[in-house]
Amino acid sequence: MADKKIPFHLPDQNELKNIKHIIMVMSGKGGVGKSTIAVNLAVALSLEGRKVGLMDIDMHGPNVMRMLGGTEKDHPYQVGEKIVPPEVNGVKVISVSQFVPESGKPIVWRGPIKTGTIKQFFNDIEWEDLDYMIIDAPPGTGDEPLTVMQMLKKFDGAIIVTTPSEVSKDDVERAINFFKVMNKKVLGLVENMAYFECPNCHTKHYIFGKNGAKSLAEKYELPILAEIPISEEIRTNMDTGKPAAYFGKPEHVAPYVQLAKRVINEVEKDDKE
Ligand SMILES: Nc1ncnc2c1ncn2[C@@H]1O[C@H](COP(=O)(O)OP(=O)(O)OP(=O)(O)O)[C@@H](O)[C@H]1O
Repeated sequence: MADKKIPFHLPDQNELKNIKHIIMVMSGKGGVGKSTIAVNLAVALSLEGRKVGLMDIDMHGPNVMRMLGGTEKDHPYQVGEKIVPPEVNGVKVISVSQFVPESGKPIVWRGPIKTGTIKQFFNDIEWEDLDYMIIDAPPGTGDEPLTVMQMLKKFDGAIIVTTPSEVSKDDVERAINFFKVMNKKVLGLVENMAYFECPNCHTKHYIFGKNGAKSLAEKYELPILAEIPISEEIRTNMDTGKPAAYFGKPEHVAPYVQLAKRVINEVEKDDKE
């Protein structure tokens, strides 16, 4: 039946009442460390005593489970009509990777399937009470962030991840302007891979350039919420499912604690007692 209408369900905004704050981690460009920041922000907020959910809507590169430390045992399970997310390292997590049969196989989905999946992640997952929902979006300003922005009345803001390089800067401007067009708030920038600190002499090397995020922050009047160094340990932490915000060296934990605290200060300032 060609004319049969597919029902379109917006998430029940009342149901979202049990999610206090929704934040999206975005980047204009791929590979800048967006999932790394999303996972570590979620862990850092949880260490600050908040109940946190993490939703991975990066359909073509869903890496969040591995980075958070999830295994095949950490699978969602069904209760009645709802799906209950597993909790990994203190964070409730849902990712497309939990619903596709084998890792390594490409996820070949067009826009409508992606938007349908995102709606299900909001409608059919039993998130229970959350202080924060962190959404890890794919790079760029495509279907996925657009769907979320159109669906949600409640949205506290985006965190935009950048690196200091000029190429990254161009794409970040696109991401910032995406939220402007959608009339949604940007909480600030996170500069990832901001510098490399020599483990021997402790000199800072600005491998990808310097002040890239600073000039953007000034241009768009946005705060830099954290500067994260590039480090082999952070990469190893994330590859082995030991998030740097908890398992990392103190100097790698610190910027994530700062990020979580700054997000809490900004987002919770209007919360009623
Ligand atoms: N500060 C850092 N120091 C060292 N390695 C890092 C750092 N941040 C991220 N990485 C590593 O860089 C790689 C890419 O990071 P990540 O997957 O978080 O990027 P992304 O922007 O989400 O990528 P994609 O565009 O594919 O979604 C990962 O191997 C990650 O461990």
